Amino acid sequence: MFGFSKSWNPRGLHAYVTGGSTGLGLALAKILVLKGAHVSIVARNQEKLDKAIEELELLRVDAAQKVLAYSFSLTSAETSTTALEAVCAPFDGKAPDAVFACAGASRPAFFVEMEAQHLEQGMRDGYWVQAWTAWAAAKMMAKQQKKGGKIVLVSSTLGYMSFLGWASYSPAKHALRGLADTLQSELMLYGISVHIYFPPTMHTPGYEEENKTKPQIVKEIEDADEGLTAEQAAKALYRGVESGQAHITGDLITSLFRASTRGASPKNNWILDGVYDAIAYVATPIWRSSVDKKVVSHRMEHHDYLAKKGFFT
Ligand SMILES: NC(=O)C1=CN([C@@H]2O[C@H](COP(=O)(O)OP(=O)(O)OC[C@H]3O[C@@H](n4cnc5c(N)ncnc54)[C@H](OP(=O)(O)O)[C@@H]3O)[C@@H](O)[C@H]2O)C=CC1
Ligand SMILES: CCCCCCCCCCCCCCCC(=O)[C@@H](N)CO
Repeated sequence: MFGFSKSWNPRGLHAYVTGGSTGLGLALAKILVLKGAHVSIVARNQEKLDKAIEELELLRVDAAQKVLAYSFSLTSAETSTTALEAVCAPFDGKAPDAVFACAGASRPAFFVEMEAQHLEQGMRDGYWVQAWTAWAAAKMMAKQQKKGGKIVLVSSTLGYMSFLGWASYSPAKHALRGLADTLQSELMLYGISVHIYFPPTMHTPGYEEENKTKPQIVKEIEDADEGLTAEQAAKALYRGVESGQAHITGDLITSLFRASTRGASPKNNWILDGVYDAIAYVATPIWRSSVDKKVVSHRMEHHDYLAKKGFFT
């Protein structure tokens, strides 16, 4: 916790990874299996879970390691609690040592074209899908008086900043930061450490999916962000947890936004975070005005697009 304590080692521990069947969650589950942890993954689609287990089984380092998958949708308090209990059953009902809430989905679009249900789904698939797991896990760990538990949430660069197209998603990812900062403080009462990861673009199945509804202008703005593979992103997440960082970033752009929006969130490095903050002080206004110009010059094209789609009639 103070930076000089021994780094976290998951060997022999039980790690629960939500969204562990594809993308970031699967890449993280692979790292954890390779490190000798017992790993449980939860997602909805059984076929994808089966395929993930096949891949994870190949990486086991110990015959006694448990590598298990369960199908649940984690968008309600009830299902998230039931999922957690199912995951703990092979461990005599004992709470996991670490919970990684990676599950999530996004559906970028223009705000005025979104239906009410899209905005509600945004909070469900961005915020609640992780918040309920954190809630169920915190309760279980506190009740069992478990020491040294970890809860890790997954936000996004869009949990620190935002731009057009992300109205149903960015608020949910900002909300996760509020939850993580609250729990980072409150769960100290129970010796539980809380971490939150802010990945940039990751080239995952989820990214392929969101690009189906993503407006072209949003894609163009995101071109400035090269993105990470799921493996690179998972490694950064793992390293951040290993070294006890409250806010974890694994790329320069997000580190700049982290340092410049930190508020009272714990710093990672007193010197480097100050340097990032100073760079961001100059760089963010430049980026901001270039994006504003791009959006304003898109007005006519956007008007024609809406007209063609019958928006005004
Ligand atoms: N890819 C990107 O560019 C970025 C992604 N993120 C965030 O990172 C996390 C991982 O993203 P990524 O790896 O790209 O996503 P993927 O779509 O590749 O994987 C998402 C995982 O979550 C599961 N999942 C989704 N919804 C639910 C649900 N309701 N209940 C249970 N499981 C669910 C999926 O399985 P199934 O569908 O079968 O349930 C899958 O295992 C997400 O929280 C995402 O918002 C953050 C920044 C950038
Ligand atoms: C400081 C000045 C530098 C400015 C450069 C900024 C470049 C834009 C960064 C866009 C990042 C968007 C990530 C979206 C990730 C995400 O959450 C979605 N893919 C949903 O899954």
